[in-house]
Amino acid sequence: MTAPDHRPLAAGMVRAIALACRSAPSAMACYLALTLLTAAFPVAIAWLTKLTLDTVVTAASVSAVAGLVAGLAAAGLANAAVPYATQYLRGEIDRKVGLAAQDELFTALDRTVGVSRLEDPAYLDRLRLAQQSASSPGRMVDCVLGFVRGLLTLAGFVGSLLVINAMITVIVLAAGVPALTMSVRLSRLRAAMLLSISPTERREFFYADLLTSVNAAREVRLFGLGGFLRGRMLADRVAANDARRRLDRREQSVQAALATLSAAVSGAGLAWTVFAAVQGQLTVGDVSMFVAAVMGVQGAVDSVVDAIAGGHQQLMMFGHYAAVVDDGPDLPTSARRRAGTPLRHGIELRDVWFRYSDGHPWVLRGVNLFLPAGTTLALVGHNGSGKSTIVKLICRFYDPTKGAVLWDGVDIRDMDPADLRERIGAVFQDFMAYDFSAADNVALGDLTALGDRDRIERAAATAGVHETLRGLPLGYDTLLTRLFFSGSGDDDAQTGVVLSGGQWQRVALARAFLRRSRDLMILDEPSAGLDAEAEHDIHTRLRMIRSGRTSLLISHRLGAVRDADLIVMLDGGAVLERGTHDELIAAGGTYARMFRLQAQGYGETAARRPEGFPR
Ligand SMILES: Nc1ncnc2c1ncn2[C@@H]1O[C@H](COP(=O)(O)OP(=O)(O)OP(=O)(O)O)[C@@H](O)[C@H]1O
Repeated sequence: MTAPDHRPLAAGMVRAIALACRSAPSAMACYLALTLLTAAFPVAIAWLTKLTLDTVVTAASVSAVAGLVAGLAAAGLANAAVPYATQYLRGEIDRKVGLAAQDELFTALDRTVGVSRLEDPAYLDRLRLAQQSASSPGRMVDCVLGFVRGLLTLAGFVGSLLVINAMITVIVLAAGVPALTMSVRLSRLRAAMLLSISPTERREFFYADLLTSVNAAREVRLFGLGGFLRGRMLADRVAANDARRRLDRREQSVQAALATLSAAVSGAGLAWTVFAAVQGQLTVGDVSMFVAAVMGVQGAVDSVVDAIAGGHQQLMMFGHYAAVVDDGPDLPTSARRRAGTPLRHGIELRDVWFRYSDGHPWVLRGVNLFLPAGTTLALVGHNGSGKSTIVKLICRFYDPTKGAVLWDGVDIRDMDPADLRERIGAVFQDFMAYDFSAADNVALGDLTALGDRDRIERAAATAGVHETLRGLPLGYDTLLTRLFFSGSGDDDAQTGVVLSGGQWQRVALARAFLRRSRDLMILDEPSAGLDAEAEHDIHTRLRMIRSGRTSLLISHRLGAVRDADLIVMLDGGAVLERGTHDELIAAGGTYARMFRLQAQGYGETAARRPEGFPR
């Protein structure tokens, strides 16, 4: 059997303490000084008590007794006051370390190039634990200093006990060893248990989220899903509780056994000391010293055990934090990174094969496409045929499994991702509705526009939403959310407003229009939520914006893509047809059939029962 490798734990501890020292140096120095002071208090008080009793019994001078009593009072006062200062310092360290750790964690997360990590359940578990353990360094400081304090107090009392009787010293110390080993083992089990119930807790949060989300509320109410979701949420809570309960039971029985052992040891030791005092081998002061030392040693052993066990648990948690912070790049970075250049030639997908992970089916199968600069390419095809996936590859949210995406002939893996994205404007199919003001919702498309009301309003006007936003209770400063409800009443403009789906869609378009001068404009279903008139209006605007620019347009409304320079029909992740609208219609293939179907309207086909529709 090989000995466990404690090096990662030791390195983790050094790193956590270093983080604490870096972020709160003066609080750490004061905390350390007070810790050393408090370690001496119990021993000093025990000795002063012993000496006072012995002086009283031997009827020595009143001034000697008064001096000792004054010393006892001073030590007692200091002992009472120090914990409050320590508590304040502890809070200060926690606040500063928490801030630094959160900054480090989210900076690391921001370095992630792609999005696939956020789709990996194991990574999400780790991330949640990492967020929870951002306060670990502060707790680790507590554990290390608790350990040091315990050891110092222990050394003081062991020295004192040795003066009285060596055998008793050994017995009292031996009682601490099982406590130490059991506590370390239990802390390992607790860390493993927390990791194992993580998916269950994540599901529980998911159900709780559904039950409280306004987006889900409509379906939850209409379909009567409340009881069903609550049942699943509670079942997950029960499963997590069971795991916690099993460990609590184990911990409590071990702790009870250890407490019994300690009580037996101190009882036997006390009986022996009193007997020795009666026989005149020890003084009354020795007995009081013994009682204080037994309690002090047990207290110190407890504090060392707690520090080791707690430190161990914090280290395991800190391990998740360190793993996220130290994660290497999620997508390969090229050593010969090229600076992005304005698009001159075009964007090419060269024999691109893609699947979301090894366990997933192929989503793209050998796609070859070329989007010449200054033209519009439209992607059409059935649901799930891979249109949005192509967009994600061009933005480098994922890398192709095989093949390459080229920007003017340069593999985008050789470009700086931030540089690449700087050159792209986009409206995604599942665009964001930010709980910010109307102005900020638009400005997020290009942070240089924050505070530039002219640019924001021009982008909103281009998207046809300017009048709507200007007419809000506080105009562009109105919050487009009720999340930050101030509690001052429903009529209060501060409570924010809720836009309709189509209005949100136009705000998302305005956000993209802020980037209209970028090299590539991606429009993935830009009019999905709009009524027929608004859709026509938006596509007219888009046509004007796209004119002479490079754009990639995805739409199920084939009428909206007919003027694209090239239309590509995808089917099952492969290119089925390509050409201009007229060429595809003339070819009489799938595009032509779908176009005719849409042009005829659904009225004429209503009599025909769709495939798979129950009779
Ligand atoms: N993050 C993901 N992880 C795993 N599979 C995914 C992911 N995103 C999409 N897919 C799968 O990839 C396939 C292609 O999806 P994609 O969104 O590219 O299709 P689409 O043509 O844009 O569809 P739609 O017209 O419905 O928007 C689908 O089968 C989908 O289930």
